[in-house]
Amino acid sequence: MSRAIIAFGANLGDREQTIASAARALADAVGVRLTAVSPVYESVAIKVDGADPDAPGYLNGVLAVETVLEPLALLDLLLDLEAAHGRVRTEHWGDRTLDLDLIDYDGRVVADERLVLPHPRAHERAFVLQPWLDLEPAAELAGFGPIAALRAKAADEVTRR
Ligand SMILES: Nc1ncnc2c1ncn2[C@@H]1O[C@H](COP(=O)(O)OP(=O)(O)OP(=O)(O)O)[C@@H](O)[C@H]1O
Ligand SMILES: Nc1nc2c(c(=O)[nH]1)N=C(CO)CN2
Repeated sequence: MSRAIIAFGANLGDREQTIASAARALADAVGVRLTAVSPVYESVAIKVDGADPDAPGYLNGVLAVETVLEPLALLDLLLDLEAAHGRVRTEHWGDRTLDLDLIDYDGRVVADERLVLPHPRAHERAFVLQPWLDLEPAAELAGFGPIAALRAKAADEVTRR
């Protein structure tokens, strides 16, 4: 059994309902046990050019799971759940009904063309690090060190709901 951290983000549609539905679907998936759900944070949308206060705001948080799925199978499940919740890919870092990112999988380092672990931008995102810190204060991000130190350096702002 492995343990994984999955980040969720939503800034279109009924964000709470989408997140609740995705968490339920993940909990119901074969080979996955949902072990923890973080507090949810409001955050300003980060676009390619920086924070965009005019874009719809995000709800962000993380889910902890235990799973027998290998990382690529877990990624496929997350992509299926995004699609099932109306995710449409257009603009890079564009607005979305649901984003599910695999942040950490047993501290593994992976550089597959479909999957990079740990998630390549997790180390600088307060909207990922803060909710993860709430669940696992002593966690480390493979290759980057304690998430508490990373959180302290992250520049984006998050507000607990
Ligand atoms: N750790 C990971 N978690 C999720 N997707 C990943 C990961 N590593 C690589 N990918 C790949 O990234 C692709 C594009 O992801 P996506 O469109 O969700 O990016 P994004 O959410 O817009 O940006 P970001 O990756 O910065 O959060 C996915 O199809 C997947 O194959
Ligand atoms: N606040 C916020 N901004 C983002 C987010 C996100 O989850 N929250 N996700 C992005 C691409 O995954 C790009 N920008």
